[in-house]
Amino acid sequence: MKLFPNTVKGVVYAIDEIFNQKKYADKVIEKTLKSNPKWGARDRGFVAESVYEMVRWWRLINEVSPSKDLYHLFGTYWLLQGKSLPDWREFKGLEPEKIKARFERIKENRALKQSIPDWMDQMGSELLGEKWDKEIDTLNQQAEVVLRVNTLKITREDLMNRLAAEGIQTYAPKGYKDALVLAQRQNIFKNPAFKEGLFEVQDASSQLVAAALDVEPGMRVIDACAGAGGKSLHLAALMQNKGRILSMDVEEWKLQNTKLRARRNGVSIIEPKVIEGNKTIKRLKESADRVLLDVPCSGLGVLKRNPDTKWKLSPESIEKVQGIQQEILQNYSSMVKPGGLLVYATCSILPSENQQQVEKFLASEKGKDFELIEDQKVLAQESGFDGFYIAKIARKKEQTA
Ligand SMILES: C[S@@+](CC[C@H](N)C(=O)[O-])C[C@H]1O[C@@H](n2cnc3c(N)ncnc32)[C@H](O)[C@@H]1O
Repeated sequence: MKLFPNTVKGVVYAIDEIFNQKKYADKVIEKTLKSNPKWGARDRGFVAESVYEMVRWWRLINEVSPSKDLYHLFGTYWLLQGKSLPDWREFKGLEPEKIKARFERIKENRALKQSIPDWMDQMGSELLGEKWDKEIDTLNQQAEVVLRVNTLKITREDLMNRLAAEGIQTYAPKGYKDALVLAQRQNIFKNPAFKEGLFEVQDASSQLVAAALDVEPGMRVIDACAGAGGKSLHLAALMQNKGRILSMDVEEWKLQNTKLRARRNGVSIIEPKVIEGNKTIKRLKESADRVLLDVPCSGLGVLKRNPDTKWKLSPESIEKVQGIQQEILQNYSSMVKPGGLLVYATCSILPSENQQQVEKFLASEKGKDFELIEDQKVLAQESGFDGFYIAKIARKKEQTA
């Protein structure tokens, strides 16, 4: 593949903003692409992919590069893939053989080879044991693009055929009844079918969450950490747009997004509601047949699509989010009706955010009216998609006094 000065410059500038000016990778990429409207689809693909992959492999690249010069770091990333560099002034001093030799020297050190902080490697190894090695290897691979078919508007088969007619090949993964995977990565948001609300982009593991709620049309459902509404929209489709979904979050701006997406999806049963404090929760005591707690988490299960999480997390931030998770379980579970169902979900693979949180809740005073039905510990290495945790917890019909 040939390198072009203007797009390589785009990558280097973006990397500077992400690491030296501490900006978010997705925002920087969006801005870079917007300010270069003349770039074609291939250029855009090259810039977005190179930036994401450099972020993913940042520690490894820095370890084997001869200097911290951003062009040297890009060149090192390029050479590590076995590609050759053009004879540009910016790449002077980069010797493929030396870079290869440096890589050979560090590759027995898992944290360096997998390009993660030492603490993360230790934590993963302690909590996941022998599964960690393969898990982190899988989480370092690029995510596939997965669609969730909006069954309120189209069947999976019809969407597959419509996309195929436009030259977009997809396959239907087994065990995920609303999912279609793109055979080739591309920016699918520009497709008219997206604008018509025929699908959303949502990882296959994430699609297991709404399915776990066993909803039926007409139910009252609360999605208590709804964010931009990905799971709420799926729930609405599973309920055939009949009943009521209260989509709640502490961040109002995220709920605004839910509203827009609901309109595009042809969903009318979602009611966004900002959580202003414990009062909001107390008023909804025992009001819902189903409550979803898709809680904030470390995001360690979605490193494939958010590689910069590696550099933003710390043991302290994970401990803090674990405190919030238990607080949400303790307080928000009161919204489930006796005989109803609570689903606790994270996009993390750490037992300390998952089954250990559920165990702690069930052993507590507030948890004594609940019992675990089943849980799914979805590892990326086993599913091929994101890492997730989903627990189905029933509220007993008979409440203890
Ligand atoms: C994993 S994200 C939710 C993703 C969303 N369910 C979706 O499918 O797109 C977790 C959400 O919890 C929200 N959150 C954080 N603290 C919260 C709290 N105390 N109560 C409710 N929501 C909270 C965050 O704003 C974030 O949107």
